[in-house]
Amino acid sequence: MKTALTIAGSDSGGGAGIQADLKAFSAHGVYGMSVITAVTAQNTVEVRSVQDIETSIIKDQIEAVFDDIRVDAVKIGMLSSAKTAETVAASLQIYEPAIVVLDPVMVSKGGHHLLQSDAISVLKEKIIPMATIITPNIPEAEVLVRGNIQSAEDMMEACRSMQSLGAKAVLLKGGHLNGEPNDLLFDGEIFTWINGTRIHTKNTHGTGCTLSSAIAANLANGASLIEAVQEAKKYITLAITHSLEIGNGHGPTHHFYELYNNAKLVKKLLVKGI
Ligand SMILES: Nc1ncnc2c1ncn2[C@@H]1O[C@H](COP(=O)(O)OP(=O)(O)OP(=O)(O)O)[C@@H](O)[C@H]1O
Ligand SMILES: Cc1ncc(COP(=O)(O)O)c(N)n1
Repeated sequence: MKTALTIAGSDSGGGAGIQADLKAFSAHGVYGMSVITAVTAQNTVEVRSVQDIETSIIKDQIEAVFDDIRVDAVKIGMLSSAKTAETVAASLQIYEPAIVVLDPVMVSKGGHHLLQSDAISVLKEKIIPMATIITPNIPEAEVLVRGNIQSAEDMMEACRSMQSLGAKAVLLKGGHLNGEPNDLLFDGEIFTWINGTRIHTKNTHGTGCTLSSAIAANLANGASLIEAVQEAKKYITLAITHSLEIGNGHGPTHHFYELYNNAKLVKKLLVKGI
């Protein structure tokens, strides 16, 4: 069985962060592990408080996993502070994981800052250069490139600029722009649009976490970059389509294990002519 490690924050409400990541890994048949960077007291409405985990324990968690278990892919989410980002960068440099999917989480759906502003430079200088792929949404990309992104051309320019920070590839998510949620993949040479259809629901808590974890799981399972992203887009679309009316705010997406795995099984059987 392939494995994936998420390095991210805990969401007590279960819709985003570590909890979403582990659900997505399981749904893809990947064994999930976690390094918790921060604990958030959060529900579908708001983030009430955040406690950063001590950096020594973050380092210990990373070492405990890597010293014992093969890690096929790493997904990084909420890093919270500059010192946490520094610690994660230093620890990962020792193990040099082959696949690193970075979701540069900055602000929650409810508007709570999940990354302190002095951590941005650490993200840019130390974490992004380790990444196989980074998956910013539009506001996150605007912070990383210090510019406005409104059009398809702006998205292409921003991808180029973020890729030059050292990531192998960039998936710029278009969900925050008007119109269809079309994402743009840039691998340093080729641009590929990963088109979507907007689902009209307020229940999109944890969509970014889920998409990046699905990409990590697909890469761990041996998919190429483009296959991993295309399959993850199908997965998140399904998860939003079946999102849950839980809580009073932005409800979580549904990790539709049965439907997703059955769909894959049906496809396999069809290919085999059974
Ligand atoms: N209403 C929607 N319908 C269909 N797809 C959507 C919708 N909203 C977002 N998406 C898609 O979901 C994926 C996650 O993108 P999104 O922009 O929501 O990430 P995010 O803002 O980082 O998420 P979060 O911060 O909630 O974790 C992208 O592929 C995006 O295009
Ligand atoms: C621990 C944690 N990580 C990431 C997010 C982003 O998700 P969203 O933008 O849907 O609130 C979050 N809210 N909490």
